[in-house]
Amino acid sequence: MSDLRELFGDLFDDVDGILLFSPSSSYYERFDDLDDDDPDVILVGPENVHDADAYVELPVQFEDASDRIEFAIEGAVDEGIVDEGDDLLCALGLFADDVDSLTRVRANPAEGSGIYELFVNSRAEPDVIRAVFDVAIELGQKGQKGKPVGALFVVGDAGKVMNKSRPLSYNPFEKSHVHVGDPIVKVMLKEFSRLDGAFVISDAGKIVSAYRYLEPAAEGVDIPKGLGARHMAAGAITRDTNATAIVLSESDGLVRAFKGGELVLELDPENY
Ligand SMILES: Nc1ncnc2c1ncn2[C@@H]1O[C@H](COP(=O)(O)OP(=O)(O)OP(=O)(O)O)[C@@H](O)[C@H]1O
Ligand SMILES: [Mn+2]
Repeated sequence: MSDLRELFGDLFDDVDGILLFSPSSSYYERFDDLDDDDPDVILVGPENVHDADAYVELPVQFEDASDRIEFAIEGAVDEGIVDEGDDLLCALGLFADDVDSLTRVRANPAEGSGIYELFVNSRAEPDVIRAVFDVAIELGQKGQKGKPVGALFVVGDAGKVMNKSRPLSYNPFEKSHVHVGDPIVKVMLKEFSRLDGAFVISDAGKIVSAYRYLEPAAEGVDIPKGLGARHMAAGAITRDTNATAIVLSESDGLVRAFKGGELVLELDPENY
């Protein structure tokens, strides 16, 4: 019988780093004895439970393994833990809770989506960002009764966002306690997105208002040319406050996210 190490050994050749995704303690301890000239071990997970020196936070349990890996690599490059072009061995649990799979990936941040930046450095909770993102993508895929629809969601730092905006119409969420994670919310947000203005959502995911006209100071906001007032307002409000803005464009159908006055993510809902 062939030696499996020989058959699969090239997976390990010249690896620069090992990403361990949420390993159990016993699995993690196996790596204690690596030498200095062995590749670095980088822990990836919701918390640094093993006090690893090299650690990347995974704020959402991405179902899709490739999403999980891309997120971690983007984070590792962002944090300066791995370099562009490094060959990485990723060990993760695909079917079991503990590690059951290995995959070799080259760190290629040029293809990075900006998703790490969006989740980890946002004020709002990652699950809240994720829920809003899902609504924007679904709205982009289906539109409103088949017609393309635009929408603007401002997430986090809601008090300040409310101070820098004014109502265009009655607020259907006044005195309500609707959370972005609630099952009914997708239907409600889609319905209300037919009308003008922005949705304002708190750090914890409470929908504070619909129909807000944003009035941030726009100077110093550098958004790509060709985008109109909705995107300008989205960019500007994230420079004036600590909010994250997620925008679905009615004209080109793309979903974009802004933070700190800058475009951090752009994706096509059809590819999602
Ligand atoms: N300051 C603002 N606050 C809230 N909503 C706004 C603001 N400015 C524009 N909008 C909303 O954006 C809609 C589209 O405006 P506009 O076409 O200028 O934006 P855009 O960036 O080109 O977006 P789209 O790509 O969806 O067309 C407006 O009808 C309005 O509902
Ligand atoms: Mn437009």
